[in-house]
Amino acid sequence: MSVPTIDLRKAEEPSSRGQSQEDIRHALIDVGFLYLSNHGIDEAIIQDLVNILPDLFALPENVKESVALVQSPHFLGYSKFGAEITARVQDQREQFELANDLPDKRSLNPALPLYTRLQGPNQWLQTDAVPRFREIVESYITALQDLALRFLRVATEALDLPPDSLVGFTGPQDRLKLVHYRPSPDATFDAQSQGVGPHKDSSGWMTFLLQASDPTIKGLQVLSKDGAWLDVPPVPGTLVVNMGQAFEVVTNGVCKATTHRVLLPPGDYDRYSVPFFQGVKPDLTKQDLKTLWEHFDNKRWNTRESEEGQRIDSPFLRAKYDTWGEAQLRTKIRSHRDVGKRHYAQVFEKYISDD
Ligand SMILES: O=C(O)CCC(=O)C(=O)O
Ligand SMILES: [Fe+2]
Repeated sequence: MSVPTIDLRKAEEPSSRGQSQEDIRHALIDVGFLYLSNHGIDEAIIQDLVNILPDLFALPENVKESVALVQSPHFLGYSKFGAEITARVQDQREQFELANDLPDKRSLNPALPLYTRLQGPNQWLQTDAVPRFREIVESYITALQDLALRFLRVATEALDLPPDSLVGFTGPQDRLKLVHYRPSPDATFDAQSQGVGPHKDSSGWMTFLLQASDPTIKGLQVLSKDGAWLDVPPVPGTLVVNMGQAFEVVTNGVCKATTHRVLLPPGDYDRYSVPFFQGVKPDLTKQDLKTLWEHFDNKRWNTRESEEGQRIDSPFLRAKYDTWGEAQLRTKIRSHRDVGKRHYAQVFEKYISDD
């Protein structure tokens, strides 16, 4: 099985929409990943972002650490090389997490649910070493917000729903990561190093990934429904789209969140990538989704998933939490325990020990 390519322009055009919808449905239900071509994002917006990544990550460690993630109750900031662990193995990457800037409403109004505190402003680097950094990131986020909504409409329609059925559940904060990978020096072809371990994206509806390195630099892989790992190499002019856990929830398990990983072949090279996670309304409850679940139950579409994929934690589905926001806060605290301890001491133990 290969990863399909969806031409967004064709998918939006009345004359070609029917065939595109079939292809999108196949991509979402049977594969989990697709390449999106003809997405219409201004080439300069993408190129500006791609061009600054090597300079950004080459900044001295103390400059990057000046915006460390641990300082932010909103989980926005820099995580140094090797700070993350996925599936019990250390990831060989460093990253900046950013979002569309929002005020920290929870600090002004403590009556709001605690998970509201996930939303807030970015930490911006106080250096001119990467010219126009903020402007470039903000332009890219704005372009991706627009694209994500366009694609969500097309995908919703491909699943036989009115195109705007899910739009009201999006926002208000979409997240962007700037990621830098380097294989560990002792990697071999038999033991490649883990860029990021097998996971399902927890932060949003759909993820739009820009593989921001030369097409010869591979690494991204998707877990097929039969349990085989397939390469998803960079294809110039496309973004890779996959589904996050909210999409699995809203479709009642018909469109499984995509299990994926990055494995780094040995060598002396850098890999850069930029995933954008389309935000989910934090007060979304399972109750809000009941009518949609009936729609999907009646469809009898394929809901197969490999065993390895089924083993990945999906707390919102497992009925534990009423709101998406609370499930999201738990996930964030569990993956960044230093942030959890510093900013969420009142719930830290509860979320860490509730498997
Ligand atoms: O770097 C990539 O290609 C994928 C990154 C990813 O899956 C993630 O950060 O969630
Ligand atoms: Fe991911």
